[in-house]
Formats: sequence, structure tokens, C-alpha cells
Amino acid sequence: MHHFHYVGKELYCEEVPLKRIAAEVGTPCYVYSYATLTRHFEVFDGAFSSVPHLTCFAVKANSNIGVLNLLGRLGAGMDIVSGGELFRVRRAGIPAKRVVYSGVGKTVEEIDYALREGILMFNIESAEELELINSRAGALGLKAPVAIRVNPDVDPQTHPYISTGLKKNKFGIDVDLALKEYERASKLENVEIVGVDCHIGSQLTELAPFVDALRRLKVLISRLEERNIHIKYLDLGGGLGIPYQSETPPHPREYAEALINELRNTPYTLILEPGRVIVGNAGVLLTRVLYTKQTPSKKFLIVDAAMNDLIRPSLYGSYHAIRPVIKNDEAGEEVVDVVGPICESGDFLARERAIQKSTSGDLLAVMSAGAYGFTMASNYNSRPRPAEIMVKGSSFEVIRERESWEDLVRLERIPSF
Ligand SMILES: Cc1ncc(COP(=O)(O)O)c(C=O)c1O
Ligand SMILES: N[C@@H](CCCC[NH3+])C(=O)O
Repeated sequence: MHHFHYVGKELYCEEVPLKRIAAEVGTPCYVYSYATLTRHFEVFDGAFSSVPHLTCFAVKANSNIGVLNLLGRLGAGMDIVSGGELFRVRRAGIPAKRVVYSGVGKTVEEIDYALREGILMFNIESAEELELINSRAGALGLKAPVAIRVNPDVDPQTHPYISTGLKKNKFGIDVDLALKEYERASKLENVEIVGVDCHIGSQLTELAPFVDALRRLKVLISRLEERNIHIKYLDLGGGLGIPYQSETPPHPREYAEALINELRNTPYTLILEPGRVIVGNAGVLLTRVLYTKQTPSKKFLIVDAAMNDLIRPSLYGSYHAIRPVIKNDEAGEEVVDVVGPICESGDFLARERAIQKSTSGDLLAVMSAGAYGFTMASNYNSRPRPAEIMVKGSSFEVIRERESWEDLVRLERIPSF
């Protein structure tokens, strides 16, 4: 996080004062640090350097093609969940051979696109999907490289909305039923079994669930081997958490060590699908205070960013630190709700938060907003989505323009009747 730092009283991203970005680009906007993105990727990927592996960035966390292009140049593969994400990945210049494709609802159109592009592996999430991929590959005269996404039924001990590897979740195929599906797949003409996959949840702060899941996968893999089904790729998904407030997630090195320890003397190429840990703390949402409002019960800071720009606080009750862009030691702190202009009581970025006393016009940085920030943004209340900026050293560039009002209606038509 040290690429977002105070120089004197001013908050900078690398060598650029956030105030300058706000003045030139306006607010709200997302600001990403090139140096942090690079460091996070290199630390994570480097932690696995002792084993054959491919780090496939989870595109859903931040899908700006500028970000994808940077990670791709650092050697990243990509974990996608839609045709749209594949399109972005290809537009960012990343070879399809570095792409793994997860998701419970792949359509024919998406499957065909991924087959034609020649992705590395489909992570299959149901028996029907396996059938469909086999028949589409046959129709196109291709062979589909597949893994089955196994649901290992481990509790990731994270927010219930973002746990994915429990029996009750919609994801993957039950670990006990997976064997049968692999046997079925092994008899299909147009698929080639290349891997085993799982992903158990997001923002995990303990290693134990990862290790438990891996152990269950190992049992499955040895049963497969008994049946003469051999895999090349072992995809362990993403999910490593980051510090937003006081969390103490394992360091990527500890995470890698725990996994590699379990895999001693195995021949598999490890695939990892980290999202948040690469981009989360590489970005902030820059916003300006529009009004302050004292009510009989509390004080509100009404800012120009809202739940449509960053939905995590509203959706999960997530904590994002909020820092003043200009520190004022004399101002003191006060407890406020930081809210946006949207017509929902659930539209808040922070509640009952002690922050530096602010007045209208002040700039605030909502920290740790690089993951699941812009990608989950919407146009609710007909708010144009914010700009995205990448900073490198003393320069910065807009990597996504702010939407205009014209953009809001571009695809709409008034019907002839
Ligand atoms: C299949 C899959 N892979 C990878 C990820 C990335 O997760 P995270 O951002 O927590 O690393 C997700 C989202 O949780 C996912 O659903
Ligand atoms: N969007 C969620 C994480 C879900 C991950 C999707 N696989 C978040 O902001 O924390």
C-alpha cells in the first residue's frame, strides 16, 4: 500500500498528488498504481517459482484492459467467467492459451468463442455443461481441454455471499460425484481431460480451508489415476484475502508454501486464480465532498461517489478505509456516515466512521478499492460510471474515460408505436 502515501500533508499515488488527478480528470474516479500492481503480481507469482505454475489473474476483480495488459506483460494468464471477459483479455493482447474459463452458466455462444480462440482449459461446473461442451467441440471439429470444478465442501470462513465451495453453493460438482463425471468425460469423443479445479471463496484470511480443499482434491486425483485418468493442471482457484482494516491474511509466500508442501513430488502444473490480492490494494476511489449535513441523530458527509461506483459496503457491509487527500492536523476528527447521492438508505461508503473533519469541496480517498470496485459499478440513478486512471511514477493516464450522459442512452430507442 506504500505507493499510496502522504508527502507532507498530501496523499499521493506514486509521485502524483491525488489532488492533481482530481483537478484534471474530475471526481469520482478510480486511481490505480502501476508499481503496486507490478509488485503484487511479482510477489504472488514469485512465491510459486519453485514449481511449474501459471498465475491466472481473476479478470472479474478488475477487467480494465490497461490493467490486464500490464499483468499480461508480467506473464500472467487469465481466469475468465464470460465471453465478455475473454474479449477483454484478447483485446489486452493476452494469448488464449493462457486462459482458464470458469462459471456455472456458459452459453453456446461463449463456449464456441472460447473453443475457437483455443483457451487452455474449461472448468466445468455441471454434467449438462460437460455434454454441451463436448457437442460444441464436435460441431466445430475441435477438442475441448477440460477440468471439472470440484466442490470440496469446505467452509472458507468468509462472508456468506462470497463463499463458493460449500455443498449448498451453486458452484462446482460435488467432490463425491466428480469421479463419475470424470469417468463419463473420459468416454466423450471431443473433450480431453487436462485438469482438476476448485475455488472455495473469496477474501480468505486463513490457510486451513485452502489446505483442506487441496487434500480433498488429492484424494480425487489418486482415484482418477487408479482409473487411468491422468491430469496435467491442478487449478486451486483464488481467494487469498487482503487487509482492508485489521485483517491479517497470510502472506502470498505463506500461502504458496502451504500449497507447495502438500504437493511434494507431484508432476502437476499448478494454476492459481488470484484477483483481489493482486489489485485490491493497488487502487483507490477518489471522491469529493458535496455537502455536509447535520441531522438530529448524526452527521453525514455527502460525497460524489456512491454505491453505484463502489457497491461493496452496501452489498457486504465491507469496510474501506477513508483518508483525507489533504491532511489537516488542526481539524480534528468527527464521526460521520459517508454517503452518496443515490436514493437508497443502503447507499453508504462508511458508517459511523471517525475521519478528519471535512467540509464541502474536500477530497477523500476510499482505500483498497482496486478489486470489485469498477467491475461492479452500475449506472443506477442514471449516474455515468467513473473514470479510471493509471499512475506510473510521475505520470498518469486515463485508462477509461468517464461516461457521459450521452453514453447512458446510446443503446436505447423510443419504440415506433
Ligand atoms: C472461479 C473464481 N476464481 C477466482 C476468483 C478470484 O477470487 P479472489 O478475488 O478472491 O482472489 C473468483 C472469485 O471469488 C472465482 O469465482
Ligand atoms: N465481489 C466480491 C467477491 C466475489 C468474488 C467473486 N468470485 C467482493 O467484492 O468482495
